[in-house]
Amino acid sequence: MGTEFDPAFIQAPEHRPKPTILEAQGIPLIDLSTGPIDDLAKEIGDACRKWGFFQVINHGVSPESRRKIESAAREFFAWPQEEKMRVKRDEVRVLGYYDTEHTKNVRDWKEVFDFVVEDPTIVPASVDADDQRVTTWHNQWPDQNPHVLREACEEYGREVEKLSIKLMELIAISLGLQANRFNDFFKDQTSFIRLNHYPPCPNPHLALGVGRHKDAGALTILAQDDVGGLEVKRKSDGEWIRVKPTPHAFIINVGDIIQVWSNERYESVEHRVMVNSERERFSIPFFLNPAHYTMVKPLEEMTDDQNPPKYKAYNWGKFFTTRKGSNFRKLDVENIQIYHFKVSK
Ligand SMILES: O=C(O)CCC(=O)C(=O)O
Ligand SMILES: [Fe+2]
Repeated sequence: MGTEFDPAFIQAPEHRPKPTILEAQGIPLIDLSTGPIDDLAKEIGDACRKWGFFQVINHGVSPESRRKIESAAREFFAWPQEEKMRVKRDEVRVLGYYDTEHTKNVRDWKEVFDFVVEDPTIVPASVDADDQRVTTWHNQWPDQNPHVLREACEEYGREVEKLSIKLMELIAISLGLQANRFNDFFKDQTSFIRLNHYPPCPNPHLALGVGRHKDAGALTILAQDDVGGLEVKRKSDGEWIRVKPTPHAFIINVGDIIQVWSNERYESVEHRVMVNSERERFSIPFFLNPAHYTMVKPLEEMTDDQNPPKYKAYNWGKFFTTRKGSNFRKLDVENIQIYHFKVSK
């Protein structure tokens, strides 16, 4: 990311990290191995309403596959820059390595490697609403020592995907829906996994690893290491609260799509990542996303005369590709957001 501190990383004063860190008391830790299922669903529903975030343990993802992907990620980011640049993303091949992501047009202090769970993944060919053509995204794997990274990523992807479906079933039950209510949306999913590396930062009080944002997809399953840095905006008072790393746990958060599907019974919550000057940090989010042709709108079961739909339908593929194209570089305009589809009162 260069030796000089690029002004592109500097957050506006009101968005800079605070020197005192509030550590989370009360972000629920949920044991997925306990039953009965309705009790578990209730716990998850309460967490979604209150925080939009929770952690899970005994989640069924093997510690071995997590250890493998974490070690492969560490190894990959330690490579010389020119090696990483061989799998660099660009405007056409949008998967792979890059270090230029911007969140709300401020550059993030991180480097990432993105891959899709379904390879290839079908997406719209352009962001133009009238253009019906589709294209495919293919993963880019390094040809140096290819098997280690690729196998670790593919195995982990399969396991986390299973967990994501289990969680969507519990969320469906918690909303009073059939357990399988969401399953069809993910048949041609556009989910992807990101390996994040946050190097030590010389100016941790000016920059962020990821600026404040909400996740655009349905659900996020995050593996964070023991360094810490993820902060969640507490719904009750708007304070930034640090999510304490719990060994082997995953952090789960509701994305914008669940907010829309549930007609705002559950809300997608803002979060961000602080960096520090001493220790590098690694994290691995899995973003569960529906098929590109999904028209995202409040579910009929979630609306009635008292609760009319709060959003107009939008096409997920167009939304997603618009985001993916624009986060890649700095723009002068605001990114696409779900509130653009909000029904006005
Ligand atoms: O690294 C983290 O803890 C979170 C990253 C994140 O929020 C994201 O990539 O959307
Ligand atoms: Fe996020």
